[in-house]
Amino acid sequence: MTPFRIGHGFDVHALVSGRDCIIGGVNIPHPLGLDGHSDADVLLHAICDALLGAAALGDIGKHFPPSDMRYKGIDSRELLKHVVALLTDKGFHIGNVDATVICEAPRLGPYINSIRENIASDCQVDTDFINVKATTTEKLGFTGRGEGIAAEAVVLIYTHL
Ligand SMILES: Nc1ccn([C@@H]2O[C@H](COP(=O)(O)O)[C@@H](O)[C@H]2O)c(=O)n1
Ligand SMILES: C[C@@]1(CO)OP(=O)(O)OP(=O)(O)OC[C@H]1O
Repeated sequence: MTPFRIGHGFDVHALVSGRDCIIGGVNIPHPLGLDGHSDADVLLHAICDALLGAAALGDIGKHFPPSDMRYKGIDSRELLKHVVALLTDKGFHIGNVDATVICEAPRLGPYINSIRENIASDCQVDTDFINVKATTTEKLGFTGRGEGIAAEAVVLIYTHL
């Protein structure tokens, strides 16, 4: 049996007024913020889903139901740390994470390294194993119109033979 498993995650949150724009645990200055039951950290949610998928542990809504008031406004770094603990309990280690945030604005370049450091810390791996990219959709679609932000993540996890 192979010791390697991969997982994929995808998430979208709407951009609205009166909310913070928290991406990868960094509160990014922007006139609009991300709407959701939690802090709506679209990138960390995609990474949680990728990790849960790789470990065949379902998805984020199964573990942290949006109907549960314990998760109202929760810092998604707490969700990510919980997911990492679930994987650790099953004997999995995180190999690497590669993620893409899809939005016209805000520009993420200045924040990418802080985001990587947050994810690396929560995943208990070196920052070298965490990559975060940003792309626009050339003003096309809901991301292009600034109505929301999407994120995708791919992870590799492994067990020791
Ligand atoms: N929100 C974003 C989007 C993009 N970037 C950076 O710009 C580069 C070019 O983006 P394209 O969509 O035109 O391919 C991209 O590779 C990122 O480095 C960004 O910082 N923030
Ligand atoms: C993260 C959770 C926590 O209740 O709430 P939301 O902030 O609504 O985020 P979503 O990506 O829709 O995932 C569902 C939930 O698990």
